[in-house]
Amino acid sequence: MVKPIIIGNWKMNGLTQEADHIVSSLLAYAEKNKDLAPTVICPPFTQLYHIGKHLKNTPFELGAQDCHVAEKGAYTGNISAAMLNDIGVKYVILGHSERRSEYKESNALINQKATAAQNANILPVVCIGETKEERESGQYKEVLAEQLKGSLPEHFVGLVAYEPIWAIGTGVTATNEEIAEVILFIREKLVAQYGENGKKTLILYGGSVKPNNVKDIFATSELGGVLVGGVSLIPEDFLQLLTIAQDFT
Ligand SMILES: O=C(CO)COP(=O)(O)O
Repeated sequence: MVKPIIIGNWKMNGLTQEADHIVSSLLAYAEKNKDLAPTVICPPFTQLYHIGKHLKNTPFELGAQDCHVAEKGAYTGNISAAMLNDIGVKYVILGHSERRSEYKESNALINQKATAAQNANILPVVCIGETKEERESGQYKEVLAEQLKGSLPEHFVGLVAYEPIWAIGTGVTATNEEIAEVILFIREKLVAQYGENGKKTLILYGGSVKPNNVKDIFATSELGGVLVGGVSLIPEDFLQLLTIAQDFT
């Protein structure tokens, strides 16, 4: 069995001192432990170049938290996928619910960003997820289907992350049954849309993933890994996730 992938989303956290502390903990761990589960660190833009240099020739990959749809040009304050590729970024989180809600990012925009990322040889990690109200009213599958259909390009080469909004940063994790149901639902949709390729796409879960619940989450059928927020900033806890992932061989 393939080891699950662990993607750490630092969100808007990580001044240099904190970033260095986390990275040195990861590197010390990698010195002692071989054959790690695939692990991606997604710091804020300001730390990407710096951390990228430290992660070069280590088992850890570099990820970003957003990119612009254009390759370059008059887009003040933005960062393109080509720029990310230029400094060694391999993954980019797109359509995170925090961006969908704060910047009203639409499925169509996320779709364009995913295409831009793919064109720059970066794997998009496209996030989808329902609100508490949508979950409680039973509409969640329609919402997720619409997000999938709208946010994924016609030729998709990337990962999908299911992050129920009500589970993000709340300490409330979706139950194993809830996760399993949605992961299978996403798999069905991906296979219907992309055929053989849809069978291979990694599907992740995110939302209050912690050392004490990750083992059960990893055991979910068809799950390819986890997208982790808060815990990715706590080296001892984050490294526990890696240790647990290593057992899934
Ligand atoms: O949003 C998340 C990762 O992208 C999840 O955040 P938490 O792990 O802090 O709930």
